[in-house]
Amino acid sequence: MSGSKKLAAPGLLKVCIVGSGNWGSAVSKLIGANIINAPEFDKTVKMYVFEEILDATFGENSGKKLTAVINTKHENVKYLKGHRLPDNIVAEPDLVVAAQDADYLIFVLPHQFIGKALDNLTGKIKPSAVGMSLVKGLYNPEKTNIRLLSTVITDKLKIPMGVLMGANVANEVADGLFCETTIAFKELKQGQIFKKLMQTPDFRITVIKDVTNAELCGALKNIVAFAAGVSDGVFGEKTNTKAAIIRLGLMEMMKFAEQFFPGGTPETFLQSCGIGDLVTSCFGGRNRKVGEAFAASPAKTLDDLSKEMLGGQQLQGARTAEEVNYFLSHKGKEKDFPLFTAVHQICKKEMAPNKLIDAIRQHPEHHHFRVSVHGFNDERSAAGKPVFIYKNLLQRLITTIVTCSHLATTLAKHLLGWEEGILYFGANEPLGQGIVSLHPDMVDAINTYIHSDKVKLNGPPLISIGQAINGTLN
Ligand SMILES: NC(=O)c1ccc[n+]([C@@H]2O[C@H](COP(=O)([O-])OP(=O)(O)OC[C@H]3O[C@@H](n4cnc5c(N)ncnc54)[C@H](O)[C@@H]3O)[C@@H](O)[C@H]2O)c1
Ligand SMILES: O=P(O)(O)OC[C@H](O)CO
Repeated sequence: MSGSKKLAAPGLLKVCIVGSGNWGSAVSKLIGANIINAPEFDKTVKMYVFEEILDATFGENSGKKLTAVINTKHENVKYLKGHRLPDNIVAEPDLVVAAQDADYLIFVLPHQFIGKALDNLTGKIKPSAVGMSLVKGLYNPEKTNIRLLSTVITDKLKIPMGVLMGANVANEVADGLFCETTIAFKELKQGQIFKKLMQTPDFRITVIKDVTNAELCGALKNIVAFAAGVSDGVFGEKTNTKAAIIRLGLMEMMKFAEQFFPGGTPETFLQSCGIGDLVTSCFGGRNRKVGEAFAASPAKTLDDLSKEMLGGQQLQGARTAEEVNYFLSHKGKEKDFPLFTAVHQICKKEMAPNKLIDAIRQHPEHHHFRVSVHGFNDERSAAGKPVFIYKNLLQRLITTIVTCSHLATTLAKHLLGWEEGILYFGANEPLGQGIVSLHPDMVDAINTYIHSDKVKLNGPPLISIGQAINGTLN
């Protein structure tokens, strides 16, 4: 097919893939094949390719443009070698030409290139377009704030956005190995359309609404995967330490989401985009691989190793650790996230890799219980108005986020002496649920209190407080 010269069928929905690296190319295999059987879609899928001339290492293709090779040989010889891309995937080096008539835009560039791509696309795409981001990263050019890329894309291009995040090492997906993934879209119907474009018997997609936590999972796990690689580099094949790093990393991911992006659902961390992606990345990803090499080769820089090991692919974890660190240091919160902070310091060579464990030995997670409060049936939670309590109490309580009203309010008043610091925020889930981080001293008192006859609830809540309580109160 002679690529962009082919005329598109009128009236059919068009898809554009913005990006053609390792993941964009793997995803183009799924979309190119599925779209053939989707009658409402144009069969030609344009894929924006950042143009490059292939060097001498590419043998018979050396000196050729990457787009020309993709459009004639149907292989991305640089970023997904050995896989035939469907004939209906058409490489296009001009971003605006690729995207301007698309109804569905799939963003899959390394996150550092998104800002420039958006500048080029602003005002040039269909106003009715819908987008989905597969980009795992955050946006922090100002260094003081941090934003979700999907939000930035919506703000700049004025289109609704969802995300696809999951345990998806691109080469394994391209090989057709079974895996799961998560699409998150506030409008579930939109998520279902992208699911139709991408799901196969071996690429199983769950559609959820919680874009915020899904996207945070995808971005933050890259920091944890780098730390897992450092553990491999320092301790070799041993797994207990790595398991601790993964668990503490997960806890920091959840805490980061709760504190700075409230409103997501904790269950999202149990989806493929959460624990699934964390596991595959900490064992099989590029961040892990480079983290291991970095720990084992102190003389080399991250740039040296990325160039040597990734063949032009881009490392995301170190950059995300830096972006998150700018934000945490601006907020004075680095100490609350010792693993994220240590990864940044290691990447900057401000900390030796073998000091990683010293940085997390006294992790806040070892001093505080997490409390989940589910399903309170009182007037405010039933009305879909969770309560948000956020207060530092007597220097004992680290952070409290309870998206549940009755018990939270009562506990705050009777046990903790709070009369203030209770804020309300908008409708979230029909029943409140959330996580509280408590000092262990508090747990016994709370346990006693909620089992006493002082607690009068007008519904059957399920309460679990760390290891102290796990049962149903009536
Ligand atoms: N590779 C994976 O296994 C995988 C899986 C899931 C998600 N992701 C995420 O998908 C996103 C894209 O990753 P990837 O693996 O496809 O990319 P990659 O690491 O293969 O990066 C290379 C891509 O960057 C492009 N590029 C280089 N310089 C550029 C520039 N100046 N402007 C625009 N593009 C430029 C290259 O042309 C190439 O397409 C990342 O956020 C990544 O975390 C990757
Ligand atoms: O190779 P990584 O470390 O960029 O991770 C790839 C994917 O995100 C795994 O899901």
